[in-house]
Amino acid sequence: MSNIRITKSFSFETGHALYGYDGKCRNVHGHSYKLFVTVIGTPIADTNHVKYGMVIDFGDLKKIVKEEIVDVFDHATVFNKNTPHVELAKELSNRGHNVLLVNYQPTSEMMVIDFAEKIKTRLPENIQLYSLKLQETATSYAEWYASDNPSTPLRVLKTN
Ligand SMILES: Nc1nc2c(c(=O)[nH]1)N=C([C@H](O)[C@H](O)COP(=O)(O)OP(=O)(O)OP(=O)(O)O)CN2
Ligand SMILES: [Zn+2]
Repeated sequence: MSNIRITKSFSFETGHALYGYDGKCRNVHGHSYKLFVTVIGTPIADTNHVKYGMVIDFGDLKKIVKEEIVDVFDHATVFNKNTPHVELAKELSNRGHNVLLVNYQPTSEMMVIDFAEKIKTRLPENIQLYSLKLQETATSYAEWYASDNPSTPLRVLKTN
């Protein structure tokens, strides 16, 4: 059976600020993020299986990404908790705002790394996360590829 990649896209609105950055994005601002999630596997061959012909039900993929990413990040403002922004975050949170503290600078690159780790832990064993594309603006995006990031380093086996 062939390996097939399938992709589902998501969108969410998130605020952030890049602490210490030397441009306008050091200010608190927001983006309409688009996330493209691509997984790879072989379509289920069992004709009696309810998911016959599917790598993974798009609905099941949606549930995972919604729970891990969209529902968490949508209409939240993300701050790096390792910077003085943590004070602003605490103040906003105390005033009832939806604030998310992360342990990284919330650039598209770092967010897509975080998302990959979160999604990977939820996928069934026979399905691999192939790639993620996180689009921050109409002209800017970051991509994560499993092939660029082998998680288990190959062991060199000694033959003698
Ligand atoms: N490598 C990265 N560079 C920048 C990031 C990032 O996540 N990774 N983020 C920002 C800002 O948060 C914001 O996204 C601005 O991005 P930019 O593409 O520069 O936005 P513009 O509106 O200026 O884009 P134009 O389409 O060129 O007008 C900054 N850099
Ligand atoms: Zn930004």
